Amino acid sequence: MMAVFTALPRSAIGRCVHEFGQGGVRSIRGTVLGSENSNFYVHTLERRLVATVLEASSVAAPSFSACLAYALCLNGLPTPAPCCGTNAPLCATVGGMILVAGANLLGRVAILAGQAAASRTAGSLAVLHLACLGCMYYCPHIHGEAWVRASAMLAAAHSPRGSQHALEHETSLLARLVLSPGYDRLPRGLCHYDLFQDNVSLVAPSRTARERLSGCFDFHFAGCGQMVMDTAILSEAWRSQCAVRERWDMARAALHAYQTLRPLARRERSCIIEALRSASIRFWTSRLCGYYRHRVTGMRSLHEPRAFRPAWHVRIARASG
Ligand SMILES: Nc1ncnc2c1ncn2[C@@H]1O[C@H](COP(=O)(O)OP(=O)(O)OP(=O)(O)O)[C@@H](O)[C@H]1O
Ligand SMILES: N[C@@H](CCO)C(=O)O
Repeated sequence: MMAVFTALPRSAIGRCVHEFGQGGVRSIRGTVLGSENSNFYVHTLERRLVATVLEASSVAAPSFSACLAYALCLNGLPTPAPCCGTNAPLCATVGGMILVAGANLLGRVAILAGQAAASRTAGSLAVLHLACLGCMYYCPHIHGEAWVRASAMLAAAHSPRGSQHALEHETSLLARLVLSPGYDRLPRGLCHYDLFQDNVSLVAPSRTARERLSGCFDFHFAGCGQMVMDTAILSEAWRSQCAVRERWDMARAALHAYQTLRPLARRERSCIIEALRSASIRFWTSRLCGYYRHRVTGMRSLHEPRAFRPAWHVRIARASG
């Protein structure tokens, strides 16, 4: 099973990796996880890398995310610095698409990880926010309110009759928050906007030792915006993955760990419930879109939309076959 949309020939990936000065390729294998881009484990004579072919058409966002990952790595966040080429720093082009590569992090992705991992990840998010507070560079949040509304319309076009109103209703809650007085005055900064379990890696230094965070990655949705929304995205993503009785503890652990480093401002605390609900809507619409898109492309590694479905019933059509 592979999560690869663009099956590049080994020679093409090898050429890019060579351009990055990483030595000859020993093996290439597509990753199992991933829903937006095509990722490959590339082992060269010198290093173990992950190469990502960015499926997005815009050039600005990929180069922003690569620069951000690079800057964060320099600022002490555990994130793999992208490899640099001589002619095209931080990325290479292959078949008209952009390819970035970085170190293959040790350990495993944090799927089914517990509260300790959620806390460490939330701490890293706080470090990210603090490191980027003074950043003057502006890159819009591509999965913001406008994207959620557009995606909800797309998902509604595919979803079973009767679900459209549900989608419209939920996305209008996000619009209401964004348009509410005071939203613009919430503290802003650079945000990851997708720090869920699949984008974090954990490693145990020895068999008996506790796992620690070996790194965070996937800055492809990163952009500028209200930091409380980013915090809510993290909290909601981790909360949704655990058993119902543990959900509240998971969210509380994540928010507590975040606030140990960056306490939320009064304004942020007063809209946290709306922010959490909006985060849930963001994931729900992105997963619904991914679900319908991947049914067409036949991709088998799908994110489950139902984890973020609102409490009332919206039927999601089962993939045929
Ligand atoms: N630097 C890395 N080290 C180890 N594994 C990685 C690394 N980068 C990516 N991966 C693996 O590839 C998978 C997909 O990567 P990534 O999350 O960047 O893809 P994506 O297509 O943007 O997916 P999504 O939006 O669903 O997170 C990860 O879940 C992880 O298993
Ligand atoms: N990481 C997102 C996919 C892109 O928005 C999700 O889990 O739904």
